[in-house]
Amino acid sequence: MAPINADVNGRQAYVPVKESLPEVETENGKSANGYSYETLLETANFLLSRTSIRPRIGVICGSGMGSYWKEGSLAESIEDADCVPYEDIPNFPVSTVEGHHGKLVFGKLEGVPVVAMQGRFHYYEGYPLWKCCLPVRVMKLLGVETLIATNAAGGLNPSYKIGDIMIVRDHINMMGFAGNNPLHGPNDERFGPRFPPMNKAYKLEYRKIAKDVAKELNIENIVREGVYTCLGGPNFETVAELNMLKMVGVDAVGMSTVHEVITARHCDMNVFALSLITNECVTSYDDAEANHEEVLDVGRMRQDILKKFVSRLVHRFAKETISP
Ligand SMILES: O=P(O)(O)O[C@H]1O[C@H](CO)[C@@H](O)[C@H]1O
Ligand code: HPA
Repeated sequence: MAPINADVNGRQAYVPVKESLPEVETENGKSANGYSYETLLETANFLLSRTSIRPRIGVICGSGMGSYWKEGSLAESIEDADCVPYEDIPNFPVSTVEGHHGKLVFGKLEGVPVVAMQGRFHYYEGYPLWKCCLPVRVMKLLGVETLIATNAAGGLNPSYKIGDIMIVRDHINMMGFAGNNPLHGPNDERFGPRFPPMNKAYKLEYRKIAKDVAKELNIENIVREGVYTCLGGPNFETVAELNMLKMVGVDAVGMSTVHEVITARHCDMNVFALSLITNECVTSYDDAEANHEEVLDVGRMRQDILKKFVSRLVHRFAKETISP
């Protein structure tokens, strides 16, 4: 098998800068934060052997972007596609959420080589956070420079409407407050530093481009910018929890993305994220209850717009911000 740092299609894939740290043993004899760098290199090498696409942008398709259905989804519109089901990928988790498709799709969007995750991994499925984020590190090893993470979220900001698209400006890592972080455990400097900064997690230039693209597509009236938070799920929030989150400045609530973004920034990927507002957060005891079917219905309703939006973003990000 070709080594990962071979010059592939004239482009240098990711080159490790340091030797491996010794594995730190925990009480039960397993590495504390999951798979080693070398193990993930094996996964990346396997994937490189399954496709000639050398992706520069990675897209995580959330519940509002066709992780539950195929027809018309973003992943389906990828050209020259090579699909690899998660269960075929060494060391990869498999999606346990009913209806999730669970595959990596390599191909081209607006001429740009991409890899899309159709179906992500959630903490509530039983995976530790490092495992939910394992695909992000694999993307890095494949040569991906930019991550676009999409999610479905409840709108907490009272001015948001169902079907709005929120550009994520920042996040609050609620699970991190309780010490649960994908970077918890020994750090391997070949991925990134022990103490990564997070104040520029969501690239300003990308957020500006996204607002430009919203104007071009004439959807600026439904595009917002705000703060996302992730809770562990799987239950939707109580009224008291939502009132608390509102007070601390959260605009949209979900159960994903934050840990993926932390992992991507740790290994110095550029990050853009968006939330499709699929429901209003229920901040009164009299209102109807939140439900997953509504989340999926709104995703389907908005999929054409989201597809156009994300495809244009891929094109602009590649043209304006990624090395040739
Ligand atoms: O964040 P994504 O995967 O888009 O999905 C969101 O929608 C689901 C709840 O309806 C949860 O999985 C939540 O995280
Ligand atoms: O209201 C919500 N809360 C948490 N996660 C979600 N994902 C979609 N909607 C929601």
